[in-house]
Amino acid sequence: MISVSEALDRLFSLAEPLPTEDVQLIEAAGRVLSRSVAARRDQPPFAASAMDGYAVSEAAPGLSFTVVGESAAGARYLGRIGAGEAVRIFTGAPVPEGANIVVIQEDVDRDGDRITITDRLGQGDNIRAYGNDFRVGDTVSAPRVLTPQDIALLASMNIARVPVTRRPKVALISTGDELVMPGEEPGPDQIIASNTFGLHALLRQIGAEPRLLPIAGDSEASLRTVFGLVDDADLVVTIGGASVGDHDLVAQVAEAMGLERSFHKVAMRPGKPLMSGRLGDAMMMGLPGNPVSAMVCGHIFIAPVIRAMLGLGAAPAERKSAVLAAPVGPNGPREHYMRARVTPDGVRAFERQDSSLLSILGEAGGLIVRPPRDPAREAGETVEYVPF
Ligand SMILES: Nc1nc2c(c(=O)[nH]1)N[C@H]1C(S)=C(S)[C@@H](COP(=O)(O)OP(=O)(O)OC[C@H]3O[C@@H](n4cnc5c(N)ncnc54)[C@H](O)[C@@H]3O)O[C@H]1N2
Ligand code: MOO
Repeated sequence: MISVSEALDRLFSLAEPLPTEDVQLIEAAGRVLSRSVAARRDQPPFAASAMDGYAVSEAAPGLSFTVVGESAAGARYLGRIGAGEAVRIFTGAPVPEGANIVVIQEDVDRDGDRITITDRLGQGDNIRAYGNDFRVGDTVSAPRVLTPQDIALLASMNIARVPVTRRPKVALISTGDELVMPGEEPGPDQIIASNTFGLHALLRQIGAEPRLLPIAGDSEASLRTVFGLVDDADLVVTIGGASVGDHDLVAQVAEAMGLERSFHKVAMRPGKPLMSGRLGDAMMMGLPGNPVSAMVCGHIFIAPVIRAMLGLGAAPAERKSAVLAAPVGPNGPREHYMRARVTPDGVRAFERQDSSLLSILGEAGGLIVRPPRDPAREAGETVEYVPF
């Protein structure tokens, strides 16, 4: 059995960064920018008023001006203003030549076409300098997951199509004669396939393109048929049949179909029977069937692999530090990912840690990471956890 960090290293060496594709800006949020992009214009493209008011060449309480025209956003005043002249101006409008300051309208008394600055003069010149947001060639750097804020900036830079990393295509295969789909009527010995649905949701959340394949039964023929549907997936994820039971055929069938196995079994809990390797053009990960084991492997292994494929670097799942809100017992030889509540008082491991309990996983805010052979820990001691 290898350690979790050794398993991650081997997974990263199997995960290949994916190519770039161009998408419309409107489709780019949440995608990974694959190349830095440069602004195609200066912003603002003219000195612009930051307020509604009057553009003048000088301002002091008591000074009076004649209003000679108007500058609106989208329709500038074409002339030049001289001493004693003012232009009515609105937020975002070009500041006329000859003007050095915009006096906000609250600081002005107006009478016909005459204005007088009152003694309530606001601070600053209220002018946004030409190009003070960005200039042609200023970049949005890659790689990054594009946020709504990035999208606004790219739009402002006049970038209509955006280079992003192609989404990893992930084929999800549940295995086991006992499984039926949600909504079906299970037989007396059957249960509902939950893991593929949980992993599908996780994969969507982290920017992959998951696809559910039909459930494979516990026979070589059925597994071969479903493996045959994998198509152009970058990653094939099987769930169940990874352990040592008589019906655990996944490794055997995958190897007969050409799997070059990198490892099988990791010193962790839950998730021990994890396997991985290369299957034709795809990477394969065989996850244990226990529902919590599959979801924990999703967070600890699949998510980092997807990030690596997206070009976001090879790094383990993010960890945080917190104090224990309640003591935990000594750990065994495997790295233990304990489902825990995350509270303002610290993290509190659930009493029941059996790897079949999705109800507990649903309540958990993260996984406390216990190193192999970690001794018992008291409340108040600091531990690391992987937040959900
Ligand atoms: N003698 C040993 N037995 C087991 C060992 C071991 O080392 N020696 N390892 C245990 C560990 S650890 C795990 S984890 C499980 C994993 O076994 P498999 O990957 O072979 O999973 P299955 O036997 O197919 O299923 C286990 C459990 O999970 C349910 N399941 C499977 N797929 C799904 C699904 N898509 N959705 C919901 N539930 C699923 C399945 O019905 C079983 O209840 O092996 C231990 N045994
Ligand atoms: O992955 Mo298993 O759940 O270690 O029990």
